Amino acid sequence: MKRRGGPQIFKATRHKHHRSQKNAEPGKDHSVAEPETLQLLIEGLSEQGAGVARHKDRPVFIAGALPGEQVEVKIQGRFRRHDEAELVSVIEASPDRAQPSCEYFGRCGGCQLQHLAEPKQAKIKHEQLQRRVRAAGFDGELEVIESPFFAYRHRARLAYSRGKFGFRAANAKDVVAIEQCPLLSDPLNQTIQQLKSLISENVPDTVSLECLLSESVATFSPITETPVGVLFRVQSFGKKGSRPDKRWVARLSSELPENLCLFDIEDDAGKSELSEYQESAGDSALQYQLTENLALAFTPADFTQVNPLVNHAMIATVCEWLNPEAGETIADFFCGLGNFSLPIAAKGAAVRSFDLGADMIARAVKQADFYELAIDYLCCDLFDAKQTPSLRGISKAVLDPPRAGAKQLCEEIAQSRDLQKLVYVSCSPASLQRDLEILSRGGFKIKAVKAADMFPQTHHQEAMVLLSRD
Ligand SMILES: C[S@@+](CC[C@H](N)C(=O)[O-])C[C@H]1O[C@@H](n2cnc3c(N)ncnc32)[C@H](O)[C@@H]1O
Repeated sequence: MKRRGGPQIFKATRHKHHRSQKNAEPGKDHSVAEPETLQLLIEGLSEQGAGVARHKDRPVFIAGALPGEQVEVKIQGRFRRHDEAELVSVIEASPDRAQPSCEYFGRCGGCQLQHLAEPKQAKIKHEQLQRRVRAAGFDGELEVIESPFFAYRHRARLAYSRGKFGFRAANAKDVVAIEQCPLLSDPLNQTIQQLKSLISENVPDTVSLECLLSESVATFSPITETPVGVLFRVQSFGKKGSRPDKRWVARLSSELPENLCLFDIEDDAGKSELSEYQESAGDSALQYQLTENLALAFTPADFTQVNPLVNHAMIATVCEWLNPEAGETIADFFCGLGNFSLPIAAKGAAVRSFDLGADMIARAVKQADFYELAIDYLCCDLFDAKQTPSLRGISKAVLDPPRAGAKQLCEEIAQSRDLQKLVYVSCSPASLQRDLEILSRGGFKIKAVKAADMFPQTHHQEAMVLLSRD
């Protein structure tokens, strides 16, 4: 993977200003008619990776600005509790400002932190996590699971729109055409090169596609060729009558290079255009090695942990912290394909696992049967109080919810008598703090916290927290 080296420069990458989706009030125009130009001092970095300054006692978020910098900005959006501004220039740069390695940085929606020196990125994220867990009552030191800063991802979600193939821009509407991405493994970058010309030659530029790519993870096994799986979804954005045209679907599927495994071409309701082809691709063409003896069979549509190296350390941590033993029952909430369930069950405990994804649960059941492991998988909505499973007889649990967290489930766990030990795996510091506060009201104490550097160069965070009642 080529990276541009050279000395650091102190020039800001121009980040396009993107209006906050989260705090937007429906029907309200938050834009500023005549944007004011200001000079501001950046005081911190938000959990979304924007510089934070204060103006007239209101926080101002500025993408591309770094703590300690004096910057010129234009206020572009006014929200109830904050303003958002576009970075015009950096007047005095931070010594931590770095040359972004990727030419698409600032336009592509994937990375937010390439302009910040790598050790400092990790340090700031750890401090943000430390503040969250301290607010929830933990005053110990964080441990860290480290990751390489590049080439760490085994899967990617690309898009094709108006003839461009690449990643969604930060505004999520446009597509930024790319040649390669420094966060992806080499086989995924080679696949992008192969698909780029194939798609542009065969798919009309009036069609919008989502393209999911996944590479097998063969860390502990001697697989020499790592297959890459591809799944296309036609996106109609609510337009009627935009079913894929059989002619380009046939061309795309027949001309796909042999080293790639085509899982499907679907319409945006998930209906297959290639049912016979999907069968021949098979459910187990992709394998994600979890430990030396266990692997998941998966498809590009499944949730898998994007950074295998960090995931392997997380699995080891879950097993070490929960210390599963024969005779006990351990729950795996938000289990996906059984990333934690399989290694826990392999240690001898009975496992009860829960997830909303019916397809993933079906594949997880097959995999547990293949290894003859005692795992009960159940498909349920853990955000719905009526579907919360009984916690009776469960002494330990791991929960790994999506960004929204697990408020409903944590309220149930806080009231349960049997559950004594928990590992909470989180990808959102804000919902983690809220849920830890609920659990601490239920008598749980935080015993250890690990920051898992799962997503370098981006604002995303992953954390692991061990809680117990003793
Ligand atoms: C962060 S992933 C973790 C998956 C798994 N633990 C792993 O390590 O691969 C979150 C999982 O939560 C599941 N999920 C999302 N919303 C859910 C809900 N309301 N109820 C149950 N599961 C849900 C998703 O299907 C996904 O598998």
